[in-house]
Amino acid sequence: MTVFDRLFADSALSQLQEKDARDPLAHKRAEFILPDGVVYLDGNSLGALPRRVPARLAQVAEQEWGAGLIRSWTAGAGTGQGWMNLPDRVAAKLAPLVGAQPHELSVGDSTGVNIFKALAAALHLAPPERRVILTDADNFPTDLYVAQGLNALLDGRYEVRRVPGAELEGHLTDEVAVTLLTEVDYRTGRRMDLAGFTARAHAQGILTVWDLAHSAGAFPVDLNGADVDFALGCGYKYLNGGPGAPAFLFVAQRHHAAPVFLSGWMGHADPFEMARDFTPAPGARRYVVGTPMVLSLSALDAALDVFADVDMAELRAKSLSLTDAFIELMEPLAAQHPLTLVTPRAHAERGSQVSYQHPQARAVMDALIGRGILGDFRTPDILRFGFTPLYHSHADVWRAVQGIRAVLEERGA
Ligand SMILES: Cc1ncc(COP(=O)(O)O)c(C=O)c1O
Ligand SMILES: Nc1c(O)cccc1C(=O)C[C@H](N)C(=O)O
Repeated sequence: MTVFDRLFADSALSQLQEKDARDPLAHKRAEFILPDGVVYLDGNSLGALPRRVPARLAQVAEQEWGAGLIRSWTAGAGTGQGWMNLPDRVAAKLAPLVGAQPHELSVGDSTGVNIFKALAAALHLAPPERRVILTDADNFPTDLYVAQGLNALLDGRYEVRRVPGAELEGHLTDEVAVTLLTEVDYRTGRRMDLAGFTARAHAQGILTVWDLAHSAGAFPVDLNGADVDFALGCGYKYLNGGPGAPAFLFVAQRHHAAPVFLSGWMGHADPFEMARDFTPAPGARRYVVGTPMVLSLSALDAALDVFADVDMAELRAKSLSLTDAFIELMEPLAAQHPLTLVTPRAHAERGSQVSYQHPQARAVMDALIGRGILGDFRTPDILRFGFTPLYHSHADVWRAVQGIRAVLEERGA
């Protein structure tokens, strides 16, 4: 680095530190346990550990499980605080983050399983003459696989039509039964216009299923404001619920009468009646299939408390400030190295990640991880950096870019 470069870098750092000094969310960093010497840019794959989670897990294991044993299923039931109600309690905490009413959310199972539940219900509600499930050719694999598997179960009645993102609008025709789309692309970080697209789909009589894996907890989501039909998302990314955390499913109230195709006893109105026929519980609770995953639901429940005092508009503003700063600091590197920004610069089209194409992306990311800059490589050539406004500072952005610069220069990449 030349003397001029050094002076420039120092002034860039002090400007970023000034932003940190004015950051209304700066105090949230102390609510997470993060290792020293690491810049963690992978909260879009696995959120960091909230400080309050280990104590909650210990309490659930030692007291509720160890001492309470089977009694813990019903202990506190009268006040809605038993294990049985845990999915509903988590739903209530999640509801304001995604613009849902608590009884429109069901929490449990993986994201993929919830895609199945939502897509099956949506296809049932769609007019039978419509035979297309419209999806993005670059959608996350599990979304595509579940659509293919469900269609096979339905004897191939549908065409799973995969089209490039830019062409989706042109495919909103009266052939389409349901759209299955991810709001923020996991590779590029491109954010779709969820409300506008939903309105245009509805205008053509099409039902919408949205995957919010890279949206929930990353910025404010307003499912009811956008009149969405069904949605689902991960608990372990920006919601910080821990590895394999339960996912969530949103079913708009107007669709609650639809049949449930993955119906289990925990979605029954009275599970211990042990009835022979399925009578659904009120609201989206009917989509809970089996025994609540108490340990992982408890971790997610505690993790969601981190959001209790967070203004989601402030969270979004900080996310954009972090990603703007990153893109700006990366500009000189992109001019000298074969880095191509694939994340949109327009705020409305950006999630909370920034991605670049690089011909040696896998090796570059391995080297970055070796230096404690933890991002992701995604096939075929993507370097992906996720920003989490709850625990990142603008100084972290600066440290990350210094690490990227060092790796690219060392490797001549
Ligand atoms: C868009 C999207 N959908 C779904 C998933 C994952 O689904 P599951 O939780 O079932 O593994 C991911 C990431 O793993 C994802 O990025
Ligand atoms: N779900 C994951 C897992 O079980 C292991 C490793 C990574 C993940 C991920 O979440 C990947 C992620 N959805 C992505 O956007 O690439």
